[in-house]
Amino acid sequence: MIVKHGMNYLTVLNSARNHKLAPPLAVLRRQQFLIRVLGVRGDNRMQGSKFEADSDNILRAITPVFDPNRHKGQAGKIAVIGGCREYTGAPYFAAISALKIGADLSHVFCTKDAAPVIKSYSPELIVHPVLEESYSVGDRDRDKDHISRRVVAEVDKWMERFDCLVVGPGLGRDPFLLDCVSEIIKQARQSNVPIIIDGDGLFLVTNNLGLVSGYPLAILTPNVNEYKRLVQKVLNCEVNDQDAHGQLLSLAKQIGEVTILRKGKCDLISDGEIVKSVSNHGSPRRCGGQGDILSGSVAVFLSWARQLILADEGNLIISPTNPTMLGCIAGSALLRKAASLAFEDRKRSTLTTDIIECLGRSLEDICPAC
Ligand SMILES: NC(=O)C1=CN([C@@H]2O[C@H](COP(=O)(O)OP(=O)(O)OC[C@H]3O[C@@H](n4cnc5c(N)ncnc54)[C@H](OP(=O)(O)O)[C@@H]3O)[C@@H](O)[C@H]2O)[C@@H](O)CC1
Ligand SMILES: Nc1ncnc2c1ncn2[C@@H]1O[C@H](COP(=O)(O)OP(=O)(O)OP(=O)(O)O)[C@@H](O)[C@H]1O
Ligand SMILES: [Mg+2]
Repeated sequence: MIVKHGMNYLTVLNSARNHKLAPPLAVLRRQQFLIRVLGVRGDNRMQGSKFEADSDNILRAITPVFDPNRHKGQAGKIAVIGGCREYTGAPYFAAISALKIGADLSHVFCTKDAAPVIKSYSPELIVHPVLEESYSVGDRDRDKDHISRRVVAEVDKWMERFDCLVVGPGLGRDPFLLDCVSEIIKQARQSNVPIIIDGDGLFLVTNNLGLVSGYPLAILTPNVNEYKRLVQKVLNCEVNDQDAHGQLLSLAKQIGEVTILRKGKCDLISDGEIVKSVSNHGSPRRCGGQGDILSGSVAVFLSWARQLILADEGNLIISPTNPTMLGCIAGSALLRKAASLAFEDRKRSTLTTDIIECLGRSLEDICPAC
């Protein structure tokens, strides 16, 4: 029996039954595999479309060359705001990915409980145990005010040094903690520091859009669920995949000046002016943490793109020209390439840490260090 593209597993099985040719299990498995492979490639309608970003050239254009005159910090200082009792992996994935791509320094601001755990994953990260959750604060409003001011001040004293903040991976949803993070976002805006909002940061921002509205250095990176919540809140309707581009454009416009990276089978990116897609082959594994790699990666590429645009004073021949768009395109393309390499190697056992190990090789393939 010939397996054709468009046939699903049941069609194959039924067809085999009808022909009284029940194939051995191994053959069926092989056919199921072929259908899946064909399905993934066949569905990739964005690839080669006019919306598809020229991601390899963008990666080449914004990745800085090594220069012996540069000092520590010039290739990027990133801070992740996240990590609580439940989640220690997510902030680690984001922060270590930033370093593996080429940032010089990566900080994590997390709760006291999460800090020793995150530190133990890696000596490379600078971990600040400054965030507080309700259970550790008590009920007295005076204490809360005092602690909140202290938390915000602890982060703020570093703020000017950061090239980008990633707010949300593994942050949790504790109300007191989220109030403090709202203040941290306001301080970052005042200092003109770019902010990537991911994970629980999106829960916070969806309920208080004023935090990012009108800030062109804000990037939101929603997954399927987070996007649905944003669309419902902002556009007052359901997600419309028939007009995915139009809806994303409206969403970014309606929130006001932000850039949105909608994650999925194909990543869609819009700053409210244009829409671009990144659909290079990724991995079929959907293990948790890939979005965290993405947020850390986007932080680095956004910092590099911004540096380049500021240094080049408008002479740069690259499209699009918005650094937040460039950061999203580069981050998405690199993560997908690394995921694909990791999957080639590890197949079903591919984990987020395997993908992180492929980030360097993936960038090297496109843009060699020397
Ligand atoms: N190792 C760690 O420390 C990691 C920590 N992480 C941190 O966890 C926090 C919460 O983030 P999140 O992504 O679990 O929250 P959200 O999107 O609300 O999902 C909640 C539930 O919605 C569902 N669901 C999810 N995706 C779906 C889909 N595509 N299509 C349909 N349904 C979907 C699914 O529900 P289920 O299918 O189990 O019923 C899921 O359980 C955040 O801080 C993040 O950074 C992660 O980064 C991973 C690694
Ligand atoms: N169906 C898919 N096929 C191929 N790649 C995908 C698919 N869904 C997501 N991705 C890729 O995985 C990356 C992470 O997206 P995902 O939806 O898993 O984020 P997330 O849920 O926030 O992850 P995390 O577990 O870190 O919170 C995206 O950038 C996207 O490129
Ligand atoms: Mg996520």
